Amino acid sequence: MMTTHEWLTTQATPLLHQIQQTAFVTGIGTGELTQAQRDYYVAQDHYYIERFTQMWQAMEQQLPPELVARQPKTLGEAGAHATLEPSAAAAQIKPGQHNLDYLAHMEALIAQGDGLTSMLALLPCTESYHLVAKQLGTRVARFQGWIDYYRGPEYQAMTEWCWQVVDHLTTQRAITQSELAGYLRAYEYELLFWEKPMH
Ligand SMILES: Cc1ncc(CO)c(N)n1
Repeated sequence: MMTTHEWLTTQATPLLHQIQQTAFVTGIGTGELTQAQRDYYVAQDHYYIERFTQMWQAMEQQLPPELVARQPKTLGEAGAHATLEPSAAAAQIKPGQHNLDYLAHMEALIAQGDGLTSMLALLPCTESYHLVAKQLGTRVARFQGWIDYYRGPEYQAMTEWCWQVVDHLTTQRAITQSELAGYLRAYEYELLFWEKPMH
């Protein structure tokens, strides 16, 4: 039988495939990304991660402490950004509307105060990066450090912890239609996040 998180992933598969085919993601694999594209992405993601970290902490408050206690540690994503070799120009780039909209989407769901709702809002972030990096695999590309961070054991353990939380909480109650919609909407924002640096 399929676990809940496996079922969720099947719902997101078309969007995940689109993400994997974006020019930015394939460019990480081939090493072909311009300085301007990498600067734009890193600037957006730097801003994103700062606000995401706050949301993550809010979500932890909503989860059973025994689940939170099992959460593995990760190194943080600054190292992954550094391997994309941003220039000083990145510091001048303002957060884009797609980025602000994505963050507002997650913040609105977290404000509802339910741990499962919140985890489903944040899951596309964690899970999609791991699945993207796993698919890129070992290319010994210029940006291999980025790939290795998100496919590596620590980030994988974090992703698996998220899946365990979803599978555990859904033994208590089913995922609602609006939670599924919130999860898929976050995936759409993930896709947009990859498309924007190429425009
Ligand atoms: C937009 C975005 N989604 C997911 C991750 C993974 O943490 C990230 N760094 N940025």
